[in-house]
Amino acid sequence: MATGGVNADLAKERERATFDSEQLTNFLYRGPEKVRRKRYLQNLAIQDPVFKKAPLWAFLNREQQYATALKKHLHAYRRIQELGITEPVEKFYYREAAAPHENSPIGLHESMFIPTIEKQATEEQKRKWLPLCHSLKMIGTYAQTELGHGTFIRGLETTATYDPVAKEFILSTPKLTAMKYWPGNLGKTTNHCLVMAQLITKGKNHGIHMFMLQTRDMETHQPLPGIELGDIGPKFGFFDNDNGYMILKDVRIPRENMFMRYYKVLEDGTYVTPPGDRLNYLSMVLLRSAITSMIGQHLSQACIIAIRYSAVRRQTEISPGGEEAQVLDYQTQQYKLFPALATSYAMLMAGRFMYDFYLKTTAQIEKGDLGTMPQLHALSAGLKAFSTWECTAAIEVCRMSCGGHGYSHASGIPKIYVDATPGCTYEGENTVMMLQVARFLMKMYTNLQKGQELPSFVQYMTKSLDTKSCMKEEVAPKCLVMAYEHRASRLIKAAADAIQAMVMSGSSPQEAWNKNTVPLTWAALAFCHMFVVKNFFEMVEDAKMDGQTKAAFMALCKLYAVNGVITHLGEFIQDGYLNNQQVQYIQKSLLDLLAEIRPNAVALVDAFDYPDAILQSCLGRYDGQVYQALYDFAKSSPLNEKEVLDSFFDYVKPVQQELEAMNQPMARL
Ligand SMILES: CCCCC/C=C\C/C=C\C/C=C\CC/C=C/C(=O)SCCNC(=O)CCNC(=O)[C@H](O)C(C)(C)COP(=O)(O)OP(=O)(O)OC[C@H]1O[C@@H](n2cnc3c(N)ncnc32)[C@H](O)[C@@H]1OP(=O)(O)O
Ligand SMILES: Cc1cc2nc3c(=O)[nH]c(=O)nc-3n(C[C@H](O)[C@H](O)[C@H](O)COP(=O)(O)OP(=O)(O)OC[C@H]3O[C@@H](n4cnc5c(N)ncnc54)[C@H](O)[C@@H]3O)c2cc1C
Repeated sequence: MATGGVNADLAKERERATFDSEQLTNFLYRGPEKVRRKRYLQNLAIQDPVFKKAPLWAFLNREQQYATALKKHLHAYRRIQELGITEPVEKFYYREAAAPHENSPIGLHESMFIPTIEKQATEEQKRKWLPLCHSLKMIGTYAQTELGHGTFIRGLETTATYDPVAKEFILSTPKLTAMKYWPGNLGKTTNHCLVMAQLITKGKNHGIHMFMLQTRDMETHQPLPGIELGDIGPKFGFFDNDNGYMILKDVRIPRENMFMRYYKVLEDGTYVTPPGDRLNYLSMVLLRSAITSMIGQHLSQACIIAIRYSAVRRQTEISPGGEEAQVLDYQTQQYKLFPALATSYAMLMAGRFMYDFYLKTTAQIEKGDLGTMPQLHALSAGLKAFSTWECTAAIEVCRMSCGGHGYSHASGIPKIYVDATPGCTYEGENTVMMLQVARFLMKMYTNLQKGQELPSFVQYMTKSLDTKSCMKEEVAPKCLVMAYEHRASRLIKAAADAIQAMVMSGSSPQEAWNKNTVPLTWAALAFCHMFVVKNFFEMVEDAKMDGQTKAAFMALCKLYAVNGVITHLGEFIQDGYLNNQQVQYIQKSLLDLLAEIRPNAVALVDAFDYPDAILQSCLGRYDGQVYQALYDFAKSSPLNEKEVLDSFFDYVKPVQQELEAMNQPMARL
C-alpha cells in the first residue's frame, strides 16, 4: 500500500483550480441527490468482501479471469435484487464498482437478450420467458453474426424453415460460413440465444427474423442435440468473455419461438406482413444509442489517469540547475491531453442527448408511429461510429502521454483501450455505419432540392454556402458552430454533385454511389462532428451551475471546437470560408485555451468522480502516490513469488552447461 498523504503537486493543483469540481460532478450526474446515491451504491459494492477479496485481473490466466468475472457479476446480480435496485443507471453504478475491470459474462443477457424480449416478443412470450430470465434460469445472448457475415445482415446464411405439419421451425447452419461466430457469452455461459435467421415458409424466403433457441440443458448445462457450441479463443481484449461459435444441424423449435410481436407466421405457414420494415434491427439501435456515453466514460477514465499522473510526474529541468517541471506544464503535453479531456466531455454530452432521443423515439415507435425511425437509425449509427473512433484514438494518446509506465497494466490504460476499441466494430462496423449516415443525408439533401421540410438536426443544409465566416479575434461559439455547419453542408453537396455528375454521364446510381463512398464518409463524419460540437455548446449554455464552473466548462467546449477545426483545417478552408487571418485567430485561441485550462486540469478530471477502487490505476490514484504504487504492483507480480524460477533450472542451466562444454578448448579440437 502506498502511504504518505496526498502528493504535494496534486494537492497544489486542487488548491489552484478556479472552480469547485463538485459543481461539475453534480451536473454530470444530474444533481447532488443523484451523486450522493451514486456514491452510496458504489461504496456498498466497494466494501463488499466478495468484491474486495477478488484477485487483480492482470495477474490471472484466461480461465481464472472468466471465473472471476462470472463470480463477481453473479454476486452483483444477486445483491442488486436483494438491495431492490431497479433503476438501470443505479444498477450500472453498482456493477461498475463491483467489477470495474471484469466484462460481464451475463452482460448481453441484460443489455440485449432481455430488452429484445421486452420489445419484440408477444405478451404471451414475455409472460413465459421474462420470469425465467430474471431468475437466471434462462441466460441468453444475441446470436446474429456468422463466420462469413457480420455487416451484411441480409446475407446471413442461417435458415429457419417452417414445417406446417409439425408446427415447428427447423434451424440450420447449412455451411461452414453460416455458423454463428462472435456472439458474446454464447460459448460457455448462456443456455439460450436469440438467433437471427432467414425465415423460409411455403417455399419463400422472407428475410431475417428472430427466433428463441435453447442451446443447453437448463439443469446439466450440456449442449442440446444438434447443437455444437464453443468459445472462439483469446482476443485483443474482452479476455474474460466467452464469445462463441455455434453450429446448428436441423434443430427443431416450436412455432411459438419466433418473435411475433411485429412479424408473424400463422399455423398454416402464412407469413403476415409487418407494419414497418427493419423493426427487428431495434436491438442493435438500443446498444448503438448507449455506446456514445459508454465510450465517453472509458475516455474519461483514461484522462483522469493521464492528467493526474502528468501533474505528479516531473521530468527535465526547464532552466539549468532549476527544478524539474511537472510534465503537465509542457505545452505539448497539454496539447495531447486537453483535447482528449474535451473530447470525453463532448461525448458524454452527445451520449446524454442520444440516449434521451432513443427513449423518446422508441416510445413513439411503441405507439405505432415509425416516422422518426430513420432519424434514430442515422443518429445512433453516426454517433456510435464517430464517438468510438474519436475516443479510442484519444485513449491511445493518453496512454502514450504516460511514457513507459503507460505501457504497463499498472497504469490501467491498456485494459481501457482493449475493452473500448471493439466498439469501433461491434454493433455495426464504423465505416459501414458512416455510410448509413451518408445514405440518410443524401436523402435529406434530395428532399431539400424538392423543397420539402427537413428534420431539425439537418436544417443546417438549408443555409447558403455562398457566405464567409464571421470569425473574429475573439473566437465566438456562434462562429465556430457556423463553420462546422458550413463544412458539413459543403461536403454533402460535394458528394451529391459528384454522384449526380456520374449518373448524368451514364453510370447507374449504385455505381456512382460506390465510386464516391470516400467523399460520402467525409460528409457523414463532418455531420456527426458538427452535431457533437453544437450539442456540446447548447448543453454548456443551458447548464445550471455557478459562473466559475461554467467558465471552466465553456473553455473545454471551445477547445473541442477549435481543435477540431485545426485537425480538419483543409475541409474548413477549401472553399475560402475561413481566410488566413481567421485561421491565425483560431490557432492563437487554441494556445490560449490550453493555458486557460491548465490550472483547472486536475479539478476537471476529479469532477468525473471515479473512486480509486474503480480506476485500479497506479498512475491515476487520487493521492498521487504513484511511485510507491508502481513498486507495490511490481512486487505483487506472480513471477516474483519465487526468488529463482524453475525455468532457470529447466532451460537456462542446461544451455549454459552445453555452451560451456562446447567452448572448452578440448571440445573445439
Ligand atoms: C440497456 C442499456 C445497455 C447498456 C449497454 C451499454 C453498452 C454496451 C456495452 C458493451 C458491449 C458489449 C458487447 C457488445 C455486443 C455486440 C453485439 C453485436 O455486435 S450484435 C451484431 C451487430 N451487427 C450489426 O450491427 C450489423 C451491422 N449491419 C446492419 O445494421 C445492416 O446490415 C446495414 C449495414 C444497416 C444494412 O442493412 P440492410 O438491411 O442491408 O439495409 P440497406 O442498406 O439496404 O438499407 C435499407 C433501409 O433500411 C434502413 N435501415 C437499416 N438499418 C436500420 C435500422 N437499424 N433502423 C432503421 N432503419 C434502418 C436503411 O437506412 C435503409 O433505409 P432507406 O431505404 O434508405 O430509407
Ligand atoms: C468484442 C466483440 C463482440 C461481439 N459481440 C457480438 C454479439 O454479441 N453478437 C453478434 O451477433 N455479433 C457480435 N460481434 C460481431 C460484430 O457485430 C461484427 O464483427 C461487426 O458487425 C462487423 O462485422 P464483420 O466482422 O462482418 O466485419 P466486415 O463487414 O467483414 O468488415 C471488414 C471490413 O470490410 C469493410 N466493409 C464491409 N462491408 C462494407 C460495405 N458495405 N461498404 C464498405 N466497407 C465495407 C468494413 O468497413 C471493414 O473495414 C462482436 C464482435 C466483437 C469484436
